[in-house]
Amino acid sequence: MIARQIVIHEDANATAQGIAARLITSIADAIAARGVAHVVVTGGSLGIATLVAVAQNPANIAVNWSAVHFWWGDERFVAADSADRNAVQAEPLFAALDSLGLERANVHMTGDSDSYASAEDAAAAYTQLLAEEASDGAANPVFDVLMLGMGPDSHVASLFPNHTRSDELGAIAVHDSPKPPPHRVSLTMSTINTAREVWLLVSGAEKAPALAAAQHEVNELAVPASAVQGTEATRWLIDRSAATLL
Ligand SMILES: O=C(O)[C@H](O)[C@@H](O)[C@H](O)[C@H](O)COP(=O)(O)O
Repeated sequence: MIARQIVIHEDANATAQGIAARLITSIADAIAARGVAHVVVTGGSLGIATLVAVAQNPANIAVNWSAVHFWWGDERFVAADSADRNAVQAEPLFAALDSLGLERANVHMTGDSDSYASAEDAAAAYTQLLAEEASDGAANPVFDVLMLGMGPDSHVASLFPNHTRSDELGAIAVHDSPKPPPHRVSLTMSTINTAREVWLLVSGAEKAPALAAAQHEVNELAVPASAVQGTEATRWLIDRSAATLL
């Protein structure tokens, strides 16, 4: 039985704080159960606000951060120091967790355009990294929590409606992204759906139609967010303005 949950918070800030509290607890639970936690983080305004809220939450001392692996669900294929990179935007979170024992070797980045000739090369390298950290010959570690933002067009990670997709496990290159920048690296839907828990982070009235469509029926190509499902739970963590059409 897969738990499907919708939690509605008052506004974007309350949503970020609620997700942060939930994430800290989930990471502690994963480490207690398995000695390690694999967490997929996301960019976007709510994704980054959530990471900042984790960094500022006093309860973050309850986590053994040296046992936590961070991954990115998608990344923009741009220069390493570009402000467009999710990893650059998330740096304040990682810096805050350094003093709590975070191992930087466990923060797994997708390649940038300084290091790789193409998004295809960066995606292949990320796919290999996922396999190297997996056990029992799997294609990727079992992610305890995989967080995704959702665009007003219902895209998740860099999987846009009626755009590049793959049934393979791992990461793919995405070009001509409808949202700039155009070149990206993204986990595939098949990989996203290997996670124990997938959390969708959604705020804002402009997301209301896509949010409602995603609850209506599964249509991966037209409404990518509708196809997302964790093996144990799928949680929609949203704010009131995004929930108006539910
Ligand atoms: O790669 C991107 O262009 C963004 O990161 C994007 O995928 C974002 O996650 C969603 O659009 C939700 O973003 P907001 O939380 O800012 O609405």
